[in-house]
Amino acid sequence: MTDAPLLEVRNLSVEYRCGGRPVDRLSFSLFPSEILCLRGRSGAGKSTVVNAIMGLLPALGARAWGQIFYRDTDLLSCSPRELSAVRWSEIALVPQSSMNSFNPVYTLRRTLREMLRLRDRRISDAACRLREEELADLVHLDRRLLDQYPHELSGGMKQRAAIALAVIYHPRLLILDEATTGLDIKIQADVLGTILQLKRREDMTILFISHDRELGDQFCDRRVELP
Ligand SMILES: Nc1ncnc2c1ncn2[C@@H]1O[C@H](COP(=O)(O)OP(=O)(O)OP(=O)(O)O)[C@@H](O)[C@H]1O
Repeated sequence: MTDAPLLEVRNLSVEYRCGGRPVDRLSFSLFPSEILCLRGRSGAGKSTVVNAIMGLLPALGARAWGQIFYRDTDLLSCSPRELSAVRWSEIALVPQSSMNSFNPVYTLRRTLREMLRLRDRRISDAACRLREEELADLVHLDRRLLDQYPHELSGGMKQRAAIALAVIYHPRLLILDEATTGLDIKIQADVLGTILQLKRREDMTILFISHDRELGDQFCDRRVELP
């Protein structure tokens, strides 16, 4: 591969306030258009690495050393303003538990619309509607489900909705943290198929976090193992 990495983690170590150091001098690179699996047993530090990339460690009371380059920006040393320019616009996350992505008293459409208005306060209702429906189509979610509440959606539908929310601003890098864990095999395969189509269509790079070796091998181009 001749391209420069899109994401490069160099000697990353993370320590929580209570003293645990789940990540110790981790290095890996992720190249444009690649699907890289970050694999490890439960508690190996996978979500900690995700939180470091997303700039969420300070809020969790954790400290990090090393560097995480997204293109030329070191995410560990950039300002909150620089970080917010990258987070969600360039790097987006489908979190481990998709339930956390949604306000339980909002319909899916309202959640998407608030995100659209956060980016552009003057966006028209018609333009919002168009983008909401486009997002539903992108993740193969029936458009009628846009007007449902999270508790009315099945696990697979919720995962699709969480993916729609993550790609709302056309990120270059999508992080999927155990995004299909807990779904039955058939639904898992459907959701992974949708992710692959979406990746091609939007030309995204994927960091796929999983504890499942077989799934990682099937779905990803390369694998990095956490000790
Ligand atoms: N907010 C926190 N405060 C203190 N320790 C934490 C915190 N979050 C995680 N840890 C600890 O860091 C270690 C790694 O946790 P992490 O969630 O990153 O692992 P993981 O590989 O994602 O696990 P899983 O697959 O079970 O989600 C664990 O020992 C965990 O207890």
